[in-house]
Amino acid sequence: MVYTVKTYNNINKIGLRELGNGFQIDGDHKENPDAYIIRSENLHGATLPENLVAIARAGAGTNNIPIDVATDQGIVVFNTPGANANAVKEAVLASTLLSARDYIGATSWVNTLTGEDVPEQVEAGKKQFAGSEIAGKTLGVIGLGAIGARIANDAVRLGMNVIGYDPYVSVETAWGLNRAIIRATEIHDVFKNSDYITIHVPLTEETRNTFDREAFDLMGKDVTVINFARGELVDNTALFDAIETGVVKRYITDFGTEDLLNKEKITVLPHVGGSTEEAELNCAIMAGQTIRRFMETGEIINSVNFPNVKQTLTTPFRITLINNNVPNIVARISTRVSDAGINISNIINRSKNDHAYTLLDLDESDEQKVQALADEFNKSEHIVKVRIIKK
Ligand SMILES: NC(=O)C1=CN([C@@H]2O[C@H](COP(=O)(O)OP(=O)(O)OC[C@H]3O[C@@H](n4cnc5c(N)ncnc54)[C@H](O)[C@@H]3O)[C@@H](O)[C@H]2O)C=CC1
Ligand SMILES: O=C(O)CCC(=O)C(=O)O
Repeated sequence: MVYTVKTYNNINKIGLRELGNGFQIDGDHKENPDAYIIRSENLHGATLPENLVAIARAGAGTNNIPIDVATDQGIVVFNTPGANANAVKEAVLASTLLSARDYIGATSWVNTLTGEDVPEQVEAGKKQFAGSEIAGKTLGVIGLGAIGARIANDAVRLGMNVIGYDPYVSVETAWGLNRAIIRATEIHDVFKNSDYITIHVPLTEETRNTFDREAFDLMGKDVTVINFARGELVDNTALFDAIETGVVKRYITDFGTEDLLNKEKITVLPHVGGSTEEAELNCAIMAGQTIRRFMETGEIINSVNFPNVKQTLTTPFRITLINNNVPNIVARISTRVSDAGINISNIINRSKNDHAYTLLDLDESDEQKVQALADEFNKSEHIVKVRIIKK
């Protein structure tokens, strides 16, 4: 069995080798593949093809994928948690230092100088670029996931006071946080007490416009706001007023929109936080491994719309179902299998919200019988997607 994958946005080729020989990448089937591996391509409004069963986001943010549409079509969406976190951490630490010291302005100024007395001009003019140090200043970190936790820990090592806010922080991450990090129970505490604020949350309806007029009103003066998460987390109109009134000293973002460009106190980068060789390789490796595992075994790891399901395949065939999460569905599925005269060796059913994923390991080596059962499932109410996996 050869599976087909369509890639978008320059996925690292070495990482894609993780798919192995059982996959055809961007070949003849690319209009109707089994899986996508993508980065920032916007899939909202796009038709998701009939055969598509999986989308792997080689990266963290999945707001470019219509998760609800994919879920309703029985498509499992994955991401690669933490695979590009170190790259973003380094970009944010660099941004913090860039705001503390006007290195960009300073090098631009030096390049305007001419004449044999450049060294003298440098010494005379350098006072305009005296900055401040980050040690002893307070960094607020909103979102203590893979990126935020790394930044918070490193900022402590650089001598900063750190306040972290994340009402949903995972137990694993919480264990790894430096004990010097103050945990804010209200986001307001971050706005009120920070010299630098960096945000690392997914874009959701809850997080959209986290930096709104109310947030800026709570801040002191000369605060640096760093946004390598998503542009829509900041209300730009409120930001411009906060810059005007001296509340925000500098806004550094990875997400450009026309209104942000060519403004003295705004630094815009072209969405390069995760663009390092290492991060692109890590993301492609993890995406490749995830897709391979899902296609070849049906196991789900790191999905954003379905629960994790791990079970070694020991029987000749496995049927995987994506079904609506309705009462009695497991009993109805089991009855259909026994009506087909097939024994279930193992069944797993895990739900998330309105949908569930079911693994049926079948004690049956007759492929035609298994195919007939899958055809029955395909016709059944509440069954959205059916796959047969052969050991
Ligand atoms: N600029 C770039 O190239 C990149 C940008 N990103 C963006 O950064 C975001 C975060 O990435 P990771 O840290 O890897 O994700 P993650 O999933 O490891 O961490 C996100 C954290 O945000 C927390 N969170 C969720 N809602 C929150 C809320 N309302 N208030 C406070 N915390 C909340 C979660 O509990 C979690 O700990 C991604 O969703 C993506 O949008 C990620 C990688 C690269
Ligand atoms: O793929 C990229 O370069 C963007 C990374 C990103 O924004 C993410 O991982 O959420």
